[in-house]
Amino acid sequence: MENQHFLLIACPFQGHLNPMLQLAKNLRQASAARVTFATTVHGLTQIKTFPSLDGLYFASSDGFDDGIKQANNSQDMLSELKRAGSQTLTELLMTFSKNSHPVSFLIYTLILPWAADVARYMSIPSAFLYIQSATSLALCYHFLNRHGGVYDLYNSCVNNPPSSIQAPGLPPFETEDIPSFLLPNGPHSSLTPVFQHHIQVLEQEPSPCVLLNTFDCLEEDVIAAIGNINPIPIGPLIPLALLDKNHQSDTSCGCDLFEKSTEYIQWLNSKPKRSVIYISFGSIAVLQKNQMEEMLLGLIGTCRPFLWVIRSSSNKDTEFEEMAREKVNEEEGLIVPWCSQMEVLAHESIGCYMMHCGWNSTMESLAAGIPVVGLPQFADQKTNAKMIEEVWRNGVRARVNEVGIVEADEIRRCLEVVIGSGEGGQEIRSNAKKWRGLALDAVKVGGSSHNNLKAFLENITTSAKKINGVFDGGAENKTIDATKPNENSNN
Ligand SMILES: O=c1ccn([C@@H]2O[C@H](COP(=O)(O)OP(=O)(O)O[C@H]3O[C@H](CO)[C@@H](O)[C@H](O)[C@H]3O)[C@@H](O)[C@H]2O)c(=O)[nH]1
Repeated sequence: MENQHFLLIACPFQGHLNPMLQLAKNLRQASAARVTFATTVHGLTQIKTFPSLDGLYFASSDGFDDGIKQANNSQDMLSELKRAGSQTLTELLMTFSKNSHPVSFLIYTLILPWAADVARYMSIPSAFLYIQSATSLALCYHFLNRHGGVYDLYNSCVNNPPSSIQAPGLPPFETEDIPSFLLPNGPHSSLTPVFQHHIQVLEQEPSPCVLLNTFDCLEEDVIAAIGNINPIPIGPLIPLALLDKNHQSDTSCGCDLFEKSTEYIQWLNSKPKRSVIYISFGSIAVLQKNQMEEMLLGLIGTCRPFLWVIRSSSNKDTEFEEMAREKVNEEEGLIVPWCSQMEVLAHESIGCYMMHCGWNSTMESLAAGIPVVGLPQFADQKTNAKMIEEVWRNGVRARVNEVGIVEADEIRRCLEVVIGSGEGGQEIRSNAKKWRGLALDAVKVGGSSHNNLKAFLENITTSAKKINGVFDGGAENKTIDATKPNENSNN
């Protein structure tokens, strides 16, 4: 592994950076390889705290480097990201090659399928780190692949879409529980071509490889059913020390794009075991003001302490926050702009987590053994909420009313189930505990995810030996139009 150099590239979103940075640490721990992590120029300036990673950080352009120039719409943003990103990724790879540290393997994540095109053109093998569930990947794959994918069929009957989808290894999915970026005319349909491109580059690869932030026994059937693109579960991508107190080596988790509070651990220390409701909706979702008000009423109605992350990035939130602070005294409910979520979930005072069901938060709650109440918003969140309630059974999903709002009574009912004496709560809490044990088993030495990462690394070494010589300077002798990686691709 000494001669290997991994370049890991991610978009500067919190939910993308965290699992990729953990993978960077795991690769460093599992091998003597050089690992370089890259994100966009502007993204790099937004990171408030980095993990303790003794690798290098590099920046690549997204076309909006000063953070001032804005895209007119998401399509413009994505095409500029592809144009500028392909060009600067090519330059980065060439620079490493000239500096005697040629990149031998590229790992890219969501929204960057063109990175695989650049790598293939430069004869550098690559893998896709899929940072959502295997279930989400399977739905994407069965929807978008060119051989029998259901997207075209679906698209052709957009005014009367099928009410459910049946994908191999999965229970039937109602339309509304499919990731929103797969739905034609849905709110995130501008992302559908990007996911199509992801599937297309995998289909073009002679030996495709998708690393997954999940673990074998959580999504066994569905992983087996997407064998064609070689899915390799290596998760949860969370520091082992936070899952298991016997491992003190590394407790830093991802990075922070938001300023963290400091007072919450002391506040949690003052609360009884398993008494606190933790609430957070990830790094992107902005809830409507009336939804926040219903949540506040529901929380007050439980008469239990709560820790609520309300990001200060939205003015709407600031207005609500002032009102909430007037209604609740800090002993009962603490509102913070950001926290170290994994540290909170690992705290013994936490009894349940009310969340949006983003995949990182879903994995983190499973790994911490904390039962959940899901209020999914968009993207893959409804897919995850369905799996939580119906398959993994470690939580419940709150039901929305006719205008899409979860009312205070429903919030109180759900919280009473997972943290109180509501029906079915015992089973949910014991399932949450079971998944914690299984997640830990997967990542410890000899566990399935640990072994999968080891086998992945061994495979790279073997392949590199077979094609010895390709890594040395292959990139330097070519001139390409990096803005058009598809046209340049070998296939
Ligand atoms: O106060 C906080 C709140 C969150 N987090 C972390 O932020 C990350 C949030 O990630 P995630 O739960 O996946 O939510 P989003 O940031 O909303 O993630 C986006 O990206 C994910 C991966 O593609 C998708 O699954 C989600 O639906 C999408 O909204 C997690 O690691 C949390 O631990 C903190 O550290 N502190």
